[in-house]
Amino acid sequence: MKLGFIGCGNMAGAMLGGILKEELLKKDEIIASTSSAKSLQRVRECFGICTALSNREVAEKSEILVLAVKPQYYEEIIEEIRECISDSQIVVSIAPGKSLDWLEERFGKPLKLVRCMPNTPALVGEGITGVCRNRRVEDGELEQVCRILRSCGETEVLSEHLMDVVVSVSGSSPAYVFLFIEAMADAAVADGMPRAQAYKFASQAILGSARMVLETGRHPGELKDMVCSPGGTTIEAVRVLEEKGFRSAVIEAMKACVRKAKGM
Ligand SMILES: NC(=O)C1=CN([C@@H]2O[C@H](COP(=O)(O)OP(=O)(O)OC[C@H]3O[C@@H](n4cnc5c(N)ncnc54)[C@H](OP(=O)(O)O)[C@@H]3O)[C@@H](O)[C@H]2O)C=CC1
Ligand SMILES: O=C(O)[C@@H]1CCC=N1
Repeated sequence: MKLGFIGCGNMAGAMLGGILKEELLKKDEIIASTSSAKSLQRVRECFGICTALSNREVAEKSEILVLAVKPQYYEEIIEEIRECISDSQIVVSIAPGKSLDWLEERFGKPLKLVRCMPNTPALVGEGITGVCRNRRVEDGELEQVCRILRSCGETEVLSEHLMDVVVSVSGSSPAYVFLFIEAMADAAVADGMPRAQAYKFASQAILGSARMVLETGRHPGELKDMVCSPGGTTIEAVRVLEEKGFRSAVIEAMKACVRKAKGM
């Protein structure tokens, strides 16, 4: 097996969506385990990949092994699989707050470790993943992992001290954006627009605005100013957003997110 997942829920499923769509790996080169036969059946039906109820089997068979369980299960999963892992494999953590030192200590032996923070837009190939590695991972091996991650979207290799920030600005941030889409759609519905149409308008506005930032390279403030006609409608909305503390709410929320990640 080229790639294994221990745990196959929301995040592993999103990554699999990207990987299989890009046809980077064949279905029979990927294996996953979960906590029950029922959820494994769902994984087989959804993705057609190989499955095993035994985490040890997945750990033994995978060249690259992704630990895709909730952070609170990391300790017990590592304890369960540590004997079956060798230094010829690459173990990939996607959990917030679990440092490379913490992981090395739990495995208790020399191991190639990659720590990354993906996000669920991976499902549609529009994710972004922050990646760092321990000193045992060679450049070519990191590239192997990044090739897989790139099938889910963008990948940025960065220093480990920024990983908690990555949690806040990309791992968790789709949730804030979905909240924003819901809020905008609720307002449009309140003013008479059918709900499905409201989601379409709100989502496309966010997609288009994000592409403008990425593709023009212009400052977001400048792009905002281009929308705000003097004495117009947009500046009225911006005035109310500032009055209600929109910018500060986002900053405080993301600071809380980073604090939580640091404490995990
Ligand atoms: N969701 C997100 O947006 C993001 C999540 N992450 C990180 O990804 C990791 C997974 O999160 P997420 O996918 O959301 O979580 P989910 O709860 O959706 O999935 C967790 C998976 O782990 C399985 N599992 C639980 N216990 C065991 C066990 N003992 N052995 C094998 N499998 C087990 C579950 O099995 P079952 O299906 O049977 O319950 C499930 O398939 C977390 O560390 C999270 O912090 C990182 C970035 C973004
Ligand atoms: O909420 C969480 O803890 C995980 C990490 C980033 C996104 N979801």
